[in-house]
Amino acid sequence: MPILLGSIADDYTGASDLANTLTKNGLSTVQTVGIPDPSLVLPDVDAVVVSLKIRSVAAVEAVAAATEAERWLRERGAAHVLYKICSTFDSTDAGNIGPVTDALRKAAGNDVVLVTPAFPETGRTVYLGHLFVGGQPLNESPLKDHPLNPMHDANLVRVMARQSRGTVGLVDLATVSAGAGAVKARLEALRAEGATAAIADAIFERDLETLGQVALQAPVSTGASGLGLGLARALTRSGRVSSATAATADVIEPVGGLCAIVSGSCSKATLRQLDVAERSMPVLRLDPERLLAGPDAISEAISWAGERICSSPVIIAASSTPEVVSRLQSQYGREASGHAIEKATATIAAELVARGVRRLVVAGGETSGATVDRLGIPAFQIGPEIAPGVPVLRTVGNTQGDMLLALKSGNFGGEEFFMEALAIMH
Ligand SMILES: Nc1ncnc2c1ncn2[C@@H]1O[C@H](COP(=O)(O)OP(=O)(O)OP(=O)(O)O)[C@@H](O)[C@H]1O
Ligand SMILES: O=C(O)[C@@H](O)C(=O)CO
Repeated sequence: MPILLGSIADDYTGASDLANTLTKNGLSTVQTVGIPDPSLVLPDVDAVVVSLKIRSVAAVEAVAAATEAERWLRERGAAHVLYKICSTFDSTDAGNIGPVTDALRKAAGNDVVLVTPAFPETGRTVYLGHLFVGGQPLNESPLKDHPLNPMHDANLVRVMARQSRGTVGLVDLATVSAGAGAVKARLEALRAEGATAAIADAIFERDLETLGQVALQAPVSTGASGLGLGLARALTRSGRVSSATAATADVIEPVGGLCAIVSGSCSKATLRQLDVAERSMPVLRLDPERLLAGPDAISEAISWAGERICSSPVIIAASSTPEVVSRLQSQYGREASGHAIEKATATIAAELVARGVRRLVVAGGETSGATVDRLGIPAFQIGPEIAPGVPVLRTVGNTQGDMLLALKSGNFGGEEFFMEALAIMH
């Protein structure tokens, strides 16, 4: 069966967030890790989300990987491809949202690409091209201290223009509120002016329904789960959705084994969730300096977990406050320290799986990417939602046997997230 909607996600937590939104809005969906090996048997689905780890790599690398994924999705029938970016527009002036959007646009016929990171369910709204995170403009939100891509400008027309080769326009809220016809007319006008991409305002889900309806008529769009919601609802309304979504109860059928949480997320929400979880389960706070110094800290973490994990789920966290992160980065460099810590947390997770962990929660997009790659998991089925944007995932084609995972975006989930995840992944 040809797929109706294809998506390329720039990180793995973002991919599961989108897959969750598509599933909730009526599309049967599978999340693959990279382009699947031809030998992998995927279920018949309406939508495929290809997870890549290209948010923080060099732009040329991101463009090459996304272009290959786009080709794979088109060959399987996807008439529309959504480039799934973070709802907080995580990127730098070097990319990768602009360069990847430019490349996908070129591959699909040079139409104006509609772009919006709005995701009202998690408090991300866009007004006059400015992104708000909860009540704060992006540049005043905790994203200003992000370890890899600190966001210092809330004006996305400007942010996107700095990283794109083309001209970026705006579809404002008044136009979106006037409906699909008005949005199409605005895109026509922008095309005539030579624009290559357009940031679209959206505050409410109805705005995203309008944008999804318009985007679906074009080959490519760029956005977060909110745009996914709009596209899924437009497809469902079109009557083209044929397959039934899998019962989420089947997806979370028990897998047994031990249970652990690994965190490399330094986001404000994760730091709070760790503090709250520490009241009810053992938490090992890794010393980032020692992680960078050599393997001793990793072996100590594994034996610490080994002494406790048979009687309780454990948490192992590299997560630190912005002050500690910036001290470490100024000493070792931003990318080098980030990647070294990702490698360490992924090694710890893999060692725990080798010792019998079958239910694993990972906090942080980059951290999740490194961990899932290290475990060699090829794909996921989507289960019930733990918190907005975070579903339970069941592995497909995993050589270690079936596992349940939750990949939590740094800023997602309430204070009790870790306990809520463990309760569902029993
Ligand atoms: N103590 C630390 N000091 C410096 N860097 C750290 C520390 N702990 C973790 N890191 C690095 O910070 C980065 C955190 O990024 P990650 O994407 O995993 O989390 P996040 O930004 O909170 O999540 P998301 O991208 O989903 O919002 C990773 O590269 C991780 O290795
Ligand atoms: O859109 C979001 O905020 C998340 O899915 C994400 O991509 C964070 O890594």
